[in-house]
Amino acid sequence: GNSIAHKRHGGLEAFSSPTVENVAIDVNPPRGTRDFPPEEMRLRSWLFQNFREVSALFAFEEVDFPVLESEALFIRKAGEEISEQLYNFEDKGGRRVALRPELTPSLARLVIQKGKALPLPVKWFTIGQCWRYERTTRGRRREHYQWNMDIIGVQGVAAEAELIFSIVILFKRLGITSSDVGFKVSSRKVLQAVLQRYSIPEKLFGKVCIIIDKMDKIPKEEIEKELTMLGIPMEAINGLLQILSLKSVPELEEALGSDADAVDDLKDLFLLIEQYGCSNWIQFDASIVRGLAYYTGVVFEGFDRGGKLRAICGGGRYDQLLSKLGGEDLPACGFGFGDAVIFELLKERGLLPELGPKVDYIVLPLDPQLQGAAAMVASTLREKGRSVDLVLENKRLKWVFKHAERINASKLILVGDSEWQRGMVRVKNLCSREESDLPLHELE
Ligand SMILES: Nc1ccc(Br)nc1
Repeated sequence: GNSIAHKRHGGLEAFSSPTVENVAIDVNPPRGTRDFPPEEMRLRSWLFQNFREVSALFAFEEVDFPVLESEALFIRKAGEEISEQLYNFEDKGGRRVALRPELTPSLARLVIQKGKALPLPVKWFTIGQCWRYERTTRGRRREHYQWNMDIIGVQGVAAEAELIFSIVILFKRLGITSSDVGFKVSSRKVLQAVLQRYSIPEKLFGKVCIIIDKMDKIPKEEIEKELTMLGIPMEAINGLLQILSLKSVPELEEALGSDADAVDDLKDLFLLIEQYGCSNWIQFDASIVRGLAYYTGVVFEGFDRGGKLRAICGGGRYDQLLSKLGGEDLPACGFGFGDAVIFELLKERGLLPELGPKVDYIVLPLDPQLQGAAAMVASTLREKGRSVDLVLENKRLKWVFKHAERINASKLILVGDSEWQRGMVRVKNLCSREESDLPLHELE
């Protein structure tokens, strides 16, 4: 309510009446969003630093785009959840805009904008906040951060192999092994082959994929009903469902014939993955379709072998997206890796790092007259790249030692009058407790 006063400095201010000037704001973030106070922010920065370092290992360049995009970038009539839950609105200029629900269309837009000047292959990565507006009934999050890596301009599955391998490296850096997680890999060319066999019109491809992707979320009868409503005959539906249950590439070859595109891609990909030494991370699973309409080829997702969590990451080939957005017809593939499931997995595996604050020095003027001198000591150290917490108010030593513990400082520098007169300061090592008087230039 309006009249809650926020407790501070020990005393509770008088409860204010809820008149306009002193209404208390709601201190919680908007529904479905999160704050990142220091402890959570350290964990997030640790994860993002790993994303960045893996991207650098694979020679990807960082890019970024506005969180706000034209709504048109995401309007796709394939019945995707991502489009149905678009966080869109009309701005004060009457423009239809949206908070981006994903990063790939923005990346594609920037590639198109750069046009033929852009040397290929483009290998870009980004880490960005993505949004959805979901009815609060489910009380789920409305924002998350995603790491995306994309390769534009490479036709062959060597690109998908690189992407999958980059995620394997990320997992290894976090302490996650192939007994914790795996990748399910398939190709949408499997679905394409089946639809062609039953002469289903190409334009239904995206819609069929989105319905099939809901396979493990809604009953089979509902899947059949939605496919029937698209005009897919029962014979084709049975053909689809049968092929999705295959669990090996040889079985797929049996079903589609050895000259099928899907079979070639998957054979090439599994051979490369074997040569990377990653076969124990990857398995073929024809039921993997992913929930984005624009995928056209290989699709993959990272899953936890305990079977308790939602997909950790996912991606695939989207060769038609750039041309659909008005750009030239360029092959493309990429993945998204969210910041939610990975932390559930790390917590469950006891792999969350203990990240506390860390400061090199606390500098304390022993007398308010020495505040300037203390600031000079702090600057000298900061110019040497040392982190310094300069005490800004007249604090007793008892507080300073408590504070040093809280911020995990290594050393305490006392700026006292008699020492300062001799150009010295007192340095106290807070671990070994040893003390010594040093001239400024000897501080390191
Ligand atoms: N696309 C999307 C955006 C935001 C969240 Br939370 N989940 C999915």
